[in-house]
Amino acid sequence: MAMVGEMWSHLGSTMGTLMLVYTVFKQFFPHHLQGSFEKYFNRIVRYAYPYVEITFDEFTGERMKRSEAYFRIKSYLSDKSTASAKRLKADVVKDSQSAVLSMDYNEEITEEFQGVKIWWSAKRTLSKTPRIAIYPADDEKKSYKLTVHKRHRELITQSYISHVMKAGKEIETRNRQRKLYSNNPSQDWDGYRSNKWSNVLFEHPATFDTLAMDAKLKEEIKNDLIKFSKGKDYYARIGKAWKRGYLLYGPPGTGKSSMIAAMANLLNYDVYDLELTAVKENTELRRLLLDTSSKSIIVIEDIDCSIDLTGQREKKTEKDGNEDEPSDPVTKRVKDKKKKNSKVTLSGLLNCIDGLWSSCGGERIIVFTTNYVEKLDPALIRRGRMDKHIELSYCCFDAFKVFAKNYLEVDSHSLFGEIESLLGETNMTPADVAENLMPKSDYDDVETCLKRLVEALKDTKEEAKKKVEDEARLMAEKEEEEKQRKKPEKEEKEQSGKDVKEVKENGVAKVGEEVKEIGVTH
Ligand SMILES: Nc1ncnc2c1ncn2[C@@H]1O[C@H](COP(=O)(O)OP(=O)(O)OP(=O)(O)O)[C@@H](O)[C@H]1O
Ligand SMILES: [Mg+2]
Repeated sequence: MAMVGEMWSHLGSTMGTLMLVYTVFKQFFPHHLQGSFEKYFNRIVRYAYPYVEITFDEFTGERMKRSEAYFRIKSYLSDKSTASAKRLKADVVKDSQSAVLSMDYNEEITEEFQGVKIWWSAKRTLSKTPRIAIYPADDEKKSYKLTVHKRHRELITQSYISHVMKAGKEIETRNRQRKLYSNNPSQDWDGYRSNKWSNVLFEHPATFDTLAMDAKLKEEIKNDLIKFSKGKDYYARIGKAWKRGYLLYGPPGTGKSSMIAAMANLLNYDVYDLELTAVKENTELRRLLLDTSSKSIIVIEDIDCSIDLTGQREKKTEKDGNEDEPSDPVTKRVKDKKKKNSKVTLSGLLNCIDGLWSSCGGERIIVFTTNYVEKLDPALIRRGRMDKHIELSYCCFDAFKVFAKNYLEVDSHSLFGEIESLLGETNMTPADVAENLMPKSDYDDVETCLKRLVEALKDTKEEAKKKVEDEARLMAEKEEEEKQRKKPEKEEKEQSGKDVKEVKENGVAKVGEEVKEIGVTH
């Protein structure tokens, strides 16, 4: 603070003198010359003012994008200001335990870098128009200002700023609170501000260790993700945007959402859960995607029912009678209404995805999930857009072993053999296997849980067998019905065929007879 005082007293005396000169002399100039006087006076001020000021705004590029530099400085200064500033803001609560502090607006702190004094101040310009709102106004601006004596300009621009950026990034990583974002409806957006997304702390406990699936496939996915996260230089070298697309498909309850959480936990990324039905049009989608940060996973769940993405294909199935259309009229109405509200098109989504990768920083993963991969338009899932297609299917023995280890803490048991062969013969989702293995009371031991699973597997097997038999019976009945329906028709046809033949044959005979008769008469 002593240094700040020193600077301000020095500045104060210089500027005070200059302002006095300005006020006194300006009145001696005729009105039409006052403009020129002001211009030259400003030049003198600039010459006399011995400091350089550099401002870092929160938003860049017509306020479309948040400035990374601003947030790095924020982290850097939060570390410094915790020790020296008198007024602090508590921004985020880390692990719900401790507050992350940063310097308050209009507060200044000072530091020394290689023997040079540097002053930092945080500034917020409030909206000029009075308003009552939850979100800050669009014309509110936040910035950090660095002030240093101009003889140190080179040191600052060449070394100090990169030092701040590097240290800020390290602090950011250390204090990073992973978040789960969901998009707000556009009527709640406020200009280009940050309220396009709401967020909560991301605390999903799923990891690749808890994910039950084929061990080889799991290892492959993990390696792929780690390679991607370390691939900055690689992607730059091959001239590709630093992004990767995953398509997760499979029946409900096979672990698609759990895998997304495991991905985020493995890479320490944020998750943006994009609800497409709440996005009205393509431009909105673009703005939403531009407002995501790097080190993030953008998720579009159930892409097949999010929006009319399938275009031609869906129209075709509708004509043919779409089997997946909900039969319940209420559900159908809600689904139709959501689709009608959204004008996001398949090509809009594709352009956004492709544009996103090139127009903003990298390190983004996009994940689509679906229960019906065959319903998706090939353009949406072609390689390059969705780089990896992962099928999550019914529980296999590998997956069961993960559950047994995690839920019951066993690696082997006499029932494992039976379970393995039953799993090979039945389709049970991992969600159902997990549910059966979970102890239901304090008295449930390993044996009880495994036996319950065996029983459930047998039941499922039996149900499946019965279903196949019922279907076969139904089919046979239908065929028989069809046969019966066609039988009279056939008989009728056969009969009428016979009659025609007879008529033809009789007709010829009669004519012959007639001829004969005529012949006889003659
Ligand atoms: N492969 C798995 N590994 C571990 N747990 C699983 C797995 N699959 C399902 N589960 C369990 O079942 C629950 C439902 O799984 P999840 O939500 O991941 O399925 P999903 O494939 O996303 O289903 P949906 O298609 O309905 O969205 C999870 O809470 C998890 O506990
Ligand atoms: Mg899911």
